[in-house]
Amino acid sequence: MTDTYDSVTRTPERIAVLGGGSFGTSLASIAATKGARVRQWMRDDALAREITEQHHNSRYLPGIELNPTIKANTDMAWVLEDAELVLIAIPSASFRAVVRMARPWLNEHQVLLSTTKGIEESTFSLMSDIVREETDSTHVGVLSGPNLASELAAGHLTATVVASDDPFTRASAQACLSCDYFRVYASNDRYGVELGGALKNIYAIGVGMAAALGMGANTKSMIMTRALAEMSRFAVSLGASPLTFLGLAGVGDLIVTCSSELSRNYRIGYAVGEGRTLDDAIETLGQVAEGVNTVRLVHQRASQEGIYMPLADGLYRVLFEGVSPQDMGLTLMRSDHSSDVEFTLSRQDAQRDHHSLYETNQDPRT
Ligand SMILES: NC(=O)c1ccc[n+]([C@@H]2O[C@H](COP(=O)([O-])OP(=O)(O)OC[C@H]3O[C@@H](n4cnc5c(N)ncnc54)[C@H](O)[C@@H]3O)[C@@H](O)[C@H]2O)c1
Ligand SMILES: O=P(O)(O)OC[C@H](O)CO
Repeated sequence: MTDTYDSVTRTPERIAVLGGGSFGTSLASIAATKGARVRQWMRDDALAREITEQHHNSRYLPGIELNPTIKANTDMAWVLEDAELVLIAIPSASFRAVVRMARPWLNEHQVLLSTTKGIEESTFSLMSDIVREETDSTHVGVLSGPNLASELAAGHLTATVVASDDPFTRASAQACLSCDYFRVYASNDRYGVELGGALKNIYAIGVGMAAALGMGANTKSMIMTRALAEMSRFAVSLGASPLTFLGLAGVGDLIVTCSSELSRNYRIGYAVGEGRTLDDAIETLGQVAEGVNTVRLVHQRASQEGIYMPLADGLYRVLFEGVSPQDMGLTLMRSDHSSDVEFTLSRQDAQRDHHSLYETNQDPRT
């Protein structure tokens, strides 16, 4: 990838964020701290006033002090007025509806970035596909990586990936959001980056279940490692690059989501592992856990395409067919071993793969 950070001549100055939840608010605060005019759209007027006047989002980011210049509002036209870059942080179930609502005030020059890690139920579309279908923008991208919203809002050091086939989109997003605690890498594998963000949620549910059953670090490591093989197998068969899964939006996001009790998907899995019903776990969480829907959609798609996904299939059976997590764990461990080969690379293959990995993942700024 030759187009780099330097191809943007200036940082976008007017940013709109659609969504009043934890991630949209975290990103709004970063962009505002970098000096941009930031307007944030949400449905809840009381929350909008709290963000604008008290600089808190007590429902979704309790205890976090937000940048005081963010202006939140329920008026979509006002939020999108003159916006150069629009961050869309709306759960996948409502994503298309909100993009349609925004459409009258969007134009082909704006950069439109999805930050949502899910798949549309009725179409199996990824969010950037929806943006492309519903708008005229030629600058469409996605942002995904190990980015727990509350840690990001607290300024803990992390990184993310902005992926687009359009160099202007990548560079604009890097310029808009890169700061001392948030490093933004560029990729042209939009599909892989977006699928990585959606797929890792499935396995965080599985690791949460294992934790609730008292399993330790060996078990979690096994699930995460096989999950990586499984999710990249699925994504590659749909056209993504396998190398993306060795980066921040693949293994990076998988690790954080499977390791942290801050993850909503992990918490859903933990609750089910403790013996609670899925409905009860979702209601108690009170926030979106995209993995629940994603596991259903991926199970269905993998069956149609004949893609081997034992972990996702097992999780589907636990969440939707009443199989207990304990029984599923045993079933997976007792399944046929004859095809359990990890890697059989020649030395030449390994050298070629290592070379192509580091060429592809090269940070364009170094
Ligand atoms: N929270 C994180 O740590 C995090 C990190 C990276 C990516 N994401 C992704 O970001 C997306 C949004 O997640 P979040 O964490 O901000 O969710 P959240 O549960 O914190 O908030 C969701 C927000 O979306 C709003 N919303 C839902 N339906 C809506 C509709 N029809 N119209 C308008 N607003 C609507 C809710 O009112 C709420 O403000 C998810 O796909 C998630 O996977 C989340
Ligand atoms: O809280 P989760 O499980 O939706 O995960 C949050 C982020 O995707 C972590 O990068």
